Amino acid sequence: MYNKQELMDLFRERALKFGDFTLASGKKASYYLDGKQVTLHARGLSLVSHGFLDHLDPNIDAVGGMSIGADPIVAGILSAAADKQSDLLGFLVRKESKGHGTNKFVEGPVQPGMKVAIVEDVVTTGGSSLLAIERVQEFGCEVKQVLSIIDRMEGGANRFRELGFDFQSLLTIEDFGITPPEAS
Ligand SMILES: O=P(O)(O)OC[C@H]1O[C@H](OP(=O)(O)OP(=O)(O)O)[C@H](O)[C@@H]1O
Ligand SMILES: O=C(O)c1cc(=O)[nH]c(=O)[nH]1
Repeated sequence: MYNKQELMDLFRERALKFGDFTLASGKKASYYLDGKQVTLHARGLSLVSHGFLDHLDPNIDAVGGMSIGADPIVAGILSAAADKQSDLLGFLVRKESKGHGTNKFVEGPVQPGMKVAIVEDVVTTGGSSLLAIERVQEFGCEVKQVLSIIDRMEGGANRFRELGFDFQSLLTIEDFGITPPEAS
């Protein structure tokens, strides 16, 4: 079951690093959350998966997100959903096309017309999830929700909400006593 304090403790112990970092958006930061230290940890993935399932709209047919951050999360949610007799589906969105085989950006049993939720480990500007959303919409799915483990509170949440997506995060950077910069 989901336990916010336990998830926070795991992030603080394993994933939160201080230093000079360049982020996916090109922004500079004095801290970094290495989400995979938690999503590739048995208890961490279980907490995240149950937390996301608690927030998942019951009308959602499939969950997916941008590789590779979303990959373990999608698998964890499906495994937790199976324990509840759910027939939820998953998908992965490639950052780059493979250039061979089916050449698809969206992998998995999801079908055009399905209602989907995008999952993320960390949202900063939201750019990575927005690219995943664009690719899933081009494929023909209806994106209803965006769920993230942590919101760094640097603009992503506002972008999702302005575009009409229901955005929720399990944690924000304020849970770690860090004050976000002015969201751009
Ligand atoms: O909200 P944004 O400004 O887009 O930043 C957050 C993104 O950055 C990280 O991915 P990264 O690009 O490091 O790739 P990875 O998951 O493949 O490691 C993270 O997993 C998010 O996808
Ligand atoms: O913005 C990012 O690229 C980013 C920030 C962060 O704290 N963790 C992460 O995986 N990506």
